[in-house]
Amino acid sequence: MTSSISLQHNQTQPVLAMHQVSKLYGEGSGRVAALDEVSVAIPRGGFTAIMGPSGSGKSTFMNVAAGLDDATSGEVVLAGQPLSKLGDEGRTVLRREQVGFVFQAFNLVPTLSALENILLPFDLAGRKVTAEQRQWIDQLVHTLGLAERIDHRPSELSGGQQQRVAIARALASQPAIIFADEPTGNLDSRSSREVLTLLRTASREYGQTIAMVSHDPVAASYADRILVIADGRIVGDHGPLTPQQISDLLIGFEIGAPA
Ligand SMILES: Nc1ncnc2c1ncn2[C@@H]1O[C@H](COP(=O)(O)OP(=O)(O)OP(=O)(O)O)[C@@H](O)[C@H]1O
Repeated sequence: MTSSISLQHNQTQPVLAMHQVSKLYGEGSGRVAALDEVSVAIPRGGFTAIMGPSGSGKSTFMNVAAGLDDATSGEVVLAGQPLSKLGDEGRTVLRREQVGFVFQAFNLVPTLSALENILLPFDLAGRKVTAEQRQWIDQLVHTLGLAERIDHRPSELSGGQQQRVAIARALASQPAIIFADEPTGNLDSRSSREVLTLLRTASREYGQTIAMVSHDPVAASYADRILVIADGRIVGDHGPLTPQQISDLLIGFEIGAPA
């Protein structure tokens, strides 16, 4: 894939910076630190996999990083904005404008066509699609192999096609970061490979920043950075690894097996 359209974001500061972020649930002896003083920076354009055993804090990490949930202490700076300084509405606007999401369950609107689903974020934000954006979306649709399915509803598409629509929707507005939560969890191995290749291409060729939560060493091997979370802490920060290397790395944390 090649793109004549470059992503327009501040090139120097990290897309996501977390400074000693903790998230506590419960009270007294039932208190759980789902995140425990996490500090990490995610630079522009990287494809980061976040791995860890069940209950280690991966979902909490994503929810707090995306401003869906409040940190108990510490600061999250997303696309240059400290989240603690924003109210609910400010965060909603920030997410709408700067964040894309891809979920395991695709989360497409069943009554809308593939194209309408891709354009939905623009409709929800009350934004008109510019000629340049339309060109970018057409390119995405073509590259993702969706051109002939663009008027189909999700129920008329395979799982892999639905996830490609969800990825096109996330990429369409060229957000500062895409959070992908087990994006291949519902896909067979061939569709998984296609989806992971698309995410890697989006990062390498479009400079799209992606943070992906996954249990799967094969999925994580497509990333160029692997963060390992255990008990709410980042216990590993690695460059690209093979699936075997990732499995070996995770044995001590009892992951790498199906969730
Ligand atoms: N709303 C909540 N109230 C209380 N405890 C919570 C809440 N959400 C998460 N936790 C606890 O925080 C810890 C981290 O949970 P989290 O869902 O982030 O883990 P995870 O790594 O995403 O797990 P999984 O892989 O099973 O989805 C767990 O001990 C969990 O029980």
